[in-house]
Amino acid sequence: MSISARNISWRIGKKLIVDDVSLSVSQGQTLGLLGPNGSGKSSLLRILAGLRRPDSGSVLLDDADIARMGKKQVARRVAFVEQHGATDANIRVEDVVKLGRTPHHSPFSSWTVADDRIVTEALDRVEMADRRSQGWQSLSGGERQRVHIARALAQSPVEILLDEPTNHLDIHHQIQLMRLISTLPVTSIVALHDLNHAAMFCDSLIIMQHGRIVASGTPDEVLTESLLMDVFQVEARVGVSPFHGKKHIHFL
Ligand SMILES: Nc1ncnc2c1ncn2[C@@H]1O[C@H](COP(=O)(O)OP(=O)(O)OP(=O)(O)O)[C@@H](O)[C@H]1O
Repeated sequence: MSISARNISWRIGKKLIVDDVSLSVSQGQTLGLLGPNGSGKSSLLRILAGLRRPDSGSVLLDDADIARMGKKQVARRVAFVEQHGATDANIRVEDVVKLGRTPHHSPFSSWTVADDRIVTEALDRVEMADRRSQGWQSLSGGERQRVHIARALAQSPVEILLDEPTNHLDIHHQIQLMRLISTLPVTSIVALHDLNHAAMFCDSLIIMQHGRIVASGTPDEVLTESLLMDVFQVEARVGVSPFHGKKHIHFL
């Protein structure tokens, strides 16, 4: 397995935020993390990224426990695009993306042609190459989000974790990004609210509720009318799209 979690629990005070979560994702697969607001998706992603220590359980990258790895060692293979990622002011787009190369450099190594190529490729992938010299402050919300994703791609990660990455994006860039995530040869875990995007672009899904996993499997197995009512309290009809052959949810 590329990344796995074994019996992760994390609490704040007496409140259990992540409750005995186990998961595993194979190399190159895309796992969608779904669940109502406050169900623990972001908290779990921060633990999987090594930014937060769980109270119990472990996160493994291949067979190595993330708790025993150095920050830089983790950053060389795990990229994390947070929901409200911050970036310093007065910096150009390409400088933001260049920051993604930091874990691959030592204080004595110099910037290479290969680094340049990786940065340009990352900007290309999110359709921001023509904005590389623009100031960060002048970007729109969706453009900033795409630049943060380019920075994560420039990290050349083995695993990429994304917390609601399509927030702020127009529909063209939502679809383009989800397609990119699902086709990259990188293991992806993505927290999402759009159930139809989850059905179209994820290989497998985990549904969280009150910090626990209440369903997991392929989108076909998981996205049922009864689950949508039980977990999200919405009435829906679930069919198969005649256009792309994946499940499609109609909300009533
Ligand atoms: N540092 C914290 N202090 C107190 N409560 C916290 C903290 N971090 C998370 N929580 C609580 O833990 C629960 C899970 O939050 P989390 O952000 O993980 O949910 P989520 O599933 O990502 O939600 P959303 O879909 O709204 O982004 C929420 O009730 C939240 O208020």
